[in-house]
Amino acid sequence: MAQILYQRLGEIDGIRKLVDDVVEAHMHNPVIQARFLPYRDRPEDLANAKKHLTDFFAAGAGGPIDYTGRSLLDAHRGMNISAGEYMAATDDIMDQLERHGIDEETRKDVLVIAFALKDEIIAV
Ligand code: HEM
Repeated sequence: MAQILYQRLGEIDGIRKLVDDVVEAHMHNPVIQARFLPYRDRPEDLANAKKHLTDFFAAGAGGPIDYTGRSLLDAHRGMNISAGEYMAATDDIMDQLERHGIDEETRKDVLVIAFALKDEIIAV
């Protein structure tokens, strides 16, 4: 039987490693690094945001995980994120999926999900 997305992403350990590398990539991405670099000085907030990101992706991918973070709308409200910033963040996600050896069909599945969430993130 085909594996569900959660399994194809390497379950909770694989998703946690992906989130670590995606956040690191955001900190090096000139388009969005200003949003993320301040978290280097707030390790507790960074750990908390990473845990929420991991649980969000794990739950959204069908894993047996409860997401206890804010709604996407509440998390990004007032940040005034542009379409270009959203694209930059999505590029980082796609790059890291490839680097982690995630197959193309799975990468496309994640892209479709990310696209479906854009109205809860851009200019909210
Ligand atoms: C597909 C795109 C995205 C997804 C799925 C996503 C998802 C999330 C999630 C689940 C959280 C955690 C919420 C919480 O801790 O309660 C979060 C936090 C955050 N996101 Fe996003 N996000 C996306 C795009 C972006 C973009 C484009 C930016 C800025 C350029 C951004 C900036 C942030 C920041 C700064 C936080 C931390 C907020 C805080 O705890 O103070 N996100 N995001």
